[in-house]
Amino acid sequence: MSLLPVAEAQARLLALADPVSIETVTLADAAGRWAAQDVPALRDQPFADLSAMDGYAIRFADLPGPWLVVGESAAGSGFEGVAGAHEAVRIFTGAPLPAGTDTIVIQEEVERDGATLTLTGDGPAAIGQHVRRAGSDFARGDRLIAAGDRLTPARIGLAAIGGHGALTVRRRVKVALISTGDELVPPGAPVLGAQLPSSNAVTLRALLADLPVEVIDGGIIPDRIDALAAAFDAVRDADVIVTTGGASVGDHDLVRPALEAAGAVLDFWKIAMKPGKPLMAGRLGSAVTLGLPGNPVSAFATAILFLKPLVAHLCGATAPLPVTHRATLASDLPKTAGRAEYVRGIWDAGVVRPAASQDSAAMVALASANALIQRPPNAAAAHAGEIVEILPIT
Ligand SMILES: Nc1nc2c(c(=O)[nH]1)N[C@H]1C(S)=C(S)[C@@H](COP(=O)(O)OP(=O)(O)OC[C@H]3O[C@@H](n4cnc5c(N)ncnc54)[C@H](O)[C@@H]3O)O[C@H]1N2
Ligand code: MOO
Repeated sequence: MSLLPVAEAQARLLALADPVSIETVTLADAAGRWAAQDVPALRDQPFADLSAMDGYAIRFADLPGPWLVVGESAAGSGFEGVAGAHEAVRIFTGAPLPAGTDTIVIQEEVERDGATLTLTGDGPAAIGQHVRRAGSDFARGDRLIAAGDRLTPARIGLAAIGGHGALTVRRRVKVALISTGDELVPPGAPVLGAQLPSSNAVTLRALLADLPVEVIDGGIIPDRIDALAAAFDAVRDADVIVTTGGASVGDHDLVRPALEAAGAVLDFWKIAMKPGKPLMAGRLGSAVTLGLPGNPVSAFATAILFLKPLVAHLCGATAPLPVTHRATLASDLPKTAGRAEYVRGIWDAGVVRPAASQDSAAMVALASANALIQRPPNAAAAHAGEIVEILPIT
C-alpha cells in the first residue's frame, strides 16, 4: 500500500473542516487566538506630535538659548498656550508638543534657575529631535492585524492602543483525547504486571496548552470495537476527536474498524512519515477524527505535524503549519527509506545533534530533544556540517 506524503496528508487533513464559528471576546481572552477579521486602527497613534523624552520643548532656531520657561506639558494635560521666541515649555515623555515649539532638549543638557533655562550640553542636533510625529506609528483606518494572524502578546497590545477592547476571533476548539489500549492505566495509578502508565493524553494536553482549546477527556478505552465505538459516540460533539494507539495492523489495533462502526468516513490511513506511519484521519459527523499511533514518540511527532496545525486551522490561522528553521548537523545521519524522517535532536546555537536513541518508544531521548530534524524520503546519508531543516518542539 502506498504511503501518503506528509505534505499531502497535512493538506487533506486541513481540508476536512472549515474554521469554527466566530465570537467577540475581550482582549484578555483573545490572547493566543487568531483574528477572525481584519483589525483596523480606530485612532491615530500618536494622536499628536509628542515628546519622546523628559526635558524642554523649544524652537530649534533659538539654540543655543537661553530661554524663559513659560509653562508645562505632561502626558494627559498639554500646554494650552503658544510658545514664542526664546520661550521653552517644561515637557515630559508622552506629552504633546506645545504650539510654537518644534524640538526637545533633554533635561540632562540644560540647567534651570527659576524660569531661566540655559544650555549646558550639546543640545539637539536637528530640528524635531525627540519628537514622535502624530500618526507615525499608525493612522486611523490602517489595518493593524490581518484576519488569520495569531494574536500574539504584541498584537494584543497593538489592538488596545488602536482603540479596541474586544476582538472577533474563532471560538475555542473542542478537542477530545481518547487513549486506547488494554494495557493502559491512568498516570500515577498502580501499575500491575503488563500494565503501562498512559502518557499520550497528558502529553497531547500539554502540547495543546498554548492553543485556544477546550480539552475533553475521552478516557482510556479497552481494545474492543464496541467500547471504542461507544467512546467515539460519547464525544461526537467535539470538533476534533483524537485517538492514540490501535492505529496499526495488529489484531488489537481496532481504531479504524471502530471509527467505521461509529459511522466515521476515513479519508486517509498510513503516511510516509517515521515515526508516525499508521496515522489516520476522517470525519465522524461534524468532527474531524485523527488517529495517532500509540508509540509515545510517534504520537508526539504526529501531534506536532498534524494535530497542532489542525487546531490552528480550525482557529482560523492562515499559516497553520509549523515553521522550519535551518541548522548545521553535528553528526552524520544514515540515508532514509521511503518515509520522511523526523529525527529527535538537540538544537543549540544553530547546531543540531541527533539524540542518542531514535526508537519511537524512547521517552528519555524525546525529552532530551528540543527539535525534530526533518529528513526527506529516499535521501542520501547526511554528513556533519550539512544544513538541515528542523522543527522546534518546545
Ligand atoms: N506488522 C506491523 N507492525 C507494526 C507496524 C506495521 O506497519 N506493521 N507499524 C508500527 C508502527 S510504525 C507504529 S508507530 C506502531 C503503532 O501502532 P498502534 O498505533 O497500533 O499502537 P499500539 O500498538 O496500540 O501501541 C504501540 C505502543 O505504544 C504504547 N502505547 C499505546 N498507547 C499509549 C499511551 N496512551 N501512553 C503510553 N504508551 C502507549 C503501547 O503500549 C505499545 O507499546 O505499530 C508498529 N507495528
Ligand atoms: O512510524 Mo512508527 O510511528 O515508527 O513508530
